[in-house]
Amino acid sequence: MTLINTLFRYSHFRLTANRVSSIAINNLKAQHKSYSIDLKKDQVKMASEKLLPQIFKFVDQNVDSYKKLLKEAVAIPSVSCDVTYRDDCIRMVHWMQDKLKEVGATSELRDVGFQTIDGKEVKLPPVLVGVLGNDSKKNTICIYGHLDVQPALKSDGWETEPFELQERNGKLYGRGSTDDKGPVLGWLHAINAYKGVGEELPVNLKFVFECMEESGSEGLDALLIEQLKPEGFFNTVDYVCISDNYWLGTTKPCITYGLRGISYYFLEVECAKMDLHSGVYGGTVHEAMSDLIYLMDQLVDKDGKILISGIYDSVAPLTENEKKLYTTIDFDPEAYRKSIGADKLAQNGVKEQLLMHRWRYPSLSLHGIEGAAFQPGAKTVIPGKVIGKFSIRLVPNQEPEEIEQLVFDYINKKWKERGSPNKMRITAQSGRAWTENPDHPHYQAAARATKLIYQTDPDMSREGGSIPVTITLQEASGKNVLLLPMGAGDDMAHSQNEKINVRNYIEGIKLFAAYLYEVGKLPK
Ligand SMILES: NCC(=O)N[C@@H](Cc1c[nH]cn1)C(=O)O
Ligand SMILES: [Zn+2]
Ligand SMILES: [Zn+2]
Repeated sequence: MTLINTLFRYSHFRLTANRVSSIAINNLKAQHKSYSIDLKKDQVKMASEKLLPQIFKFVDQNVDSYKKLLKEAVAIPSVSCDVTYRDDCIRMVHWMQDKLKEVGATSELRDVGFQTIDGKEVKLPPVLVGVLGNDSKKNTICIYGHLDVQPALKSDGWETEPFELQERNGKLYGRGSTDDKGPVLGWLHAINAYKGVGEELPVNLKFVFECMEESGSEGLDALLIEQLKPEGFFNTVDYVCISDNYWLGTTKPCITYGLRGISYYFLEVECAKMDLHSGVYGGTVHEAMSDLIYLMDQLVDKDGKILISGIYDSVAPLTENEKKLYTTIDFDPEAYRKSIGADKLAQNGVKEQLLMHRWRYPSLSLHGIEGAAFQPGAKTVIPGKVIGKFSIRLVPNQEPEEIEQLVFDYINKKWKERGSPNKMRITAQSGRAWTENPDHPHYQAAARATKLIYQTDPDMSREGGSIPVTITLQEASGKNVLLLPMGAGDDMAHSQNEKINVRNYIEGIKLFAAYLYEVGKLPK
């Protein structure tokens, strides 16, 4: 058996040409003109109390153009996990570069090398890095976002075409609407709104937009580690902000200070060099699918307890202080249960336990089987080779290398017990969990901005999902990293009928503008 431990680290990249940028987003030009006509060069800075209301008004006046731009972005099927969409991923990055240019940012495309798929080298989409403003008196925020999406087919159960943004009942449906094209465009619109009211940005911005996040951010770690060094592109960064997660529920805003990591496994079993007619060959071969189902059934019990020996050993112990945090979080298990259409939740539906099992304990999910006859109809083959896919969400103190070894050892042991003559192989890709200090002034600034928009204090939340690059940004920059979600907890990212509420999109743009303003006020 071959064990390939493919951690998210790739080192091939080179610099590409600098692209100089200009004016604002095309479809907002008309509004810009009407604002800029009245502006004088020596105009005094708009009083701060007046600035944000002006910006909010500008945002409300431009809702249609924000929807239009999101429709354009969603129409590019930038699915990163399927190489047949690789050109669309590259097109998506170029599209975004044009948009950055239109808001006045300078940007570059960075080559991050190749990805190996089935022994073949496939070019990775370039990473887009950009800069807007270079005033040494202002704080600099690094904004990260991703332009790739999960796969989606209408036949998966979507009500409308996934790559055609559709508005229904105040919701914008489409793949990537909330994860992560809506939030990424939100930053552009917030910047544009400052320009629209003729006001300077209160901060400098550095951007990093990638198109491989949903596939482990291949190539990005090496680039960021290099560029966060003293002589690197991101050397001036004071704060890092990412909008790529969701509120916990549907009404209360959140600011997020933790993510689980992920360890993703491909478990392959091969019994024949091709698929076989089950009537002709059934009873004469040791079937790969039976072996795979056997192995996959050894991983987790019906209550979600992971059966891999030693997997819980390194999980950070729960302190009394942490325990108390879960009691004050606004989370309604019954509404959550109903929103996903489940008959009964795990953890007996107890709020605190549910939150802990989403945020601070590992979970193991079985995702699917490649090579299985999953299409409708009574196909009667014995698949020759099947690849089972499962992942473990990692939590603080669980190191990917340690977890991968435990999984490999456990699968090997179970394979031996099975005594199958077939070929088995397991490979993994992993990224660590991340947590941040939510008492930092950066979080307080984001909380003030949130309260201004939503008239309520946000919950400080953690998130069960993973954004592999977050910990790299934190460790390589040494700066405070904050997650500022735009979408609601029922947006169904990765699922059928992904959406973003018009309200979240529009108020989110205002939130981003207010956040830039608040961080602009933090001492340099
Ligand atoms: N919005 C973040 C997100 O959805 N991240 C993915 C990352 C991923 C996918 N495959 C491997 N990593 C997630 O599933 O959490
Ligand atoms: Zn995302
Ligand atoms: Zn995602």
